[in-house]
Amino acid sequence: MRLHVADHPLITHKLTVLRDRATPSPVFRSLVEELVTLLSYEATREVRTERVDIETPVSPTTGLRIGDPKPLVVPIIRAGLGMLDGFVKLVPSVEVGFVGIRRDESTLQPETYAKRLPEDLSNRQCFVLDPMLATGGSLAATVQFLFDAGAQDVTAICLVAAPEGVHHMEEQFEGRDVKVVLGALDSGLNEHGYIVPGLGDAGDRLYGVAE
Ligand SMILES: O=P(O)(O)OC[C@H]1O[C@H](OP(=O)(O)OP(=O)(O)O)[C@H](O)[C@@H]1O
Ligand SMILES: O=c1cc[nH]c(=O)[nH]1
Ligand SMILES: [Mg+2]
Repeated sequence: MRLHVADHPLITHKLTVLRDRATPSPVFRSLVEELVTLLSYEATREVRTERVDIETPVSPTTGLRIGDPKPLVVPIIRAGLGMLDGFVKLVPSVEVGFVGIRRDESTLQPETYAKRLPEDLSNRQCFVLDPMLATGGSLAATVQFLFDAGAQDVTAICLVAAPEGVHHMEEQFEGRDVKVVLGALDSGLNEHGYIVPGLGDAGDRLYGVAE
């Protein structure tokens, strides 16, 4: 597994505003969209391309375009959905799949309550969207679904992660073509499995659930 932690003042600035408990949901939502666009630039660095002949107004030429089969992007519902628009704006030709996972608040185990993915993902590059990588249970379950369906490689885009979640991904996907792109790597988890300092419950903050 390869890890890329962003190191750009724009990303740090936007994350700082995102984390602030005083930031209301409408601003939180637009910052998530801006951050995923910035992170997707890094995350799509190895997206497959193919040659294509075109004519410019000046002359014929050969260029490159995103290759077929098109990549699949999978937001992990609820909070991952807040990242979908930002990604699709950047890569409009992607196919979208969906996975719904909720962490059991007492065991912290992921429970899958929705799954709409293509049956066969062989030769497909996949991108998974989830703002938070805490214990890693939700992301690892989703990435496993994709490899079980034959995915060629998987890149996860997360805004904030804890070392525990990164280690979980490293262990479960040792030797697999998995890349995790992070906005920030925080210091750890509290007793409730929340990332410290983190930003709180991403789904609640995106969708207006009061603290
Ligand atoms: O790494 P983990 O320990 O699995 O925690 C991370 C998950 O927790 C939150 O989801 P939650 O279960 O709160 O559901 P939600 O996205 O609907 O808010 C968050 O959106 C991540 O999906
Ligand atoms: O800090 C955290 C951890 C898990 N899920 C969240 O939404 N936030
Ligand atoms: Mg979630």
